[in-house]
Amino acid sequence: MTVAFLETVDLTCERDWRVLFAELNLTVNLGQMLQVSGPNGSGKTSLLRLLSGLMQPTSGEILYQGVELRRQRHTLSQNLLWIGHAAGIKGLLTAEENLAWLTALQHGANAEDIYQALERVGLKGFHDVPCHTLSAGQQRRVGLARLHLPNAPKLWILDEPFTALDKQAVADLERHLAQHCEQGGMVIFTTHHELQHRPSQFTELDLGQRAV
Ligand SMILES: Nc1ncnc2c1ncn2[C@@H]1O[C@H](COP(=O)(O)OP(=O)(O)OP(=O)(O)O)[C@@H](O)[C@H]1O
Repeated sequence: MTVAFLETVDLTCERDWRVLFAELNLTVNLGQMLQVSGPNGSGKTSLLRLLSGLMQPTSGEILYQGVELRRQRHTLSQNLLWIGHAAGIKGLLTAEENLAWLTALQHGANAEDIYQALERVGLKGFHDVPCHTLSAGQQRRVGLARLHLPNAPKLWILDEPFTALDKQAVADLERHLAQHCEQGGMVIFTTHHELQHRPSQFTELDLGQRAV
């Protein structure tokens, strides 16, 4: 029997005495894109934080390559790229410095890789300015440039990655996420917008349909 890369078993999440979802069973395998959708407050961010090991479930289990996630924290931290719904960068650092420290504990990145990644997200010439001087969409792009670095982890968990991006950047990011999956990576993400580019292995989980 093949073991799923990531699996939830009867996963239940309660916050502020309210059950957001109960007994959720899902699997994510190599090459798969999972879109978590649902209305505001339905628990999308909470689910992504659980899958990233940033929160503990109320009950149930998360298995990472067949082993309970809390026993796999180190392996997961090396194989997961998490981007929350804020840009996730330091305003006083430059784009280049942000990418250098964001990757330092994982795969690392050299200066040339960082320039190229920033160029891929349309930030050529902005590598050496403090990020607080960039627009919201540009700051978002700095965080997302991590998705263009070589040796990026296989599993990407992204909370509202399209926020603040213009139309062209949204289309480029959609294609990049789909391509990552087609090359054997995995993407779990939330968005309120309708995707135009999907990989062959695409599934959607609507937490609104599962409201308890
Ligand atoms: N820091 C927190 N402390 C306590 N309860 C929280 C916290 N964050 C969220 N919640 C509760 O969890 C519920 C789900 O929040 P969550 O952010 O997971 O929803 P969401 O589906 O991602 O919403 P949105 O579409 O607005 O981003 C909220 O309605 C709130 O009651």
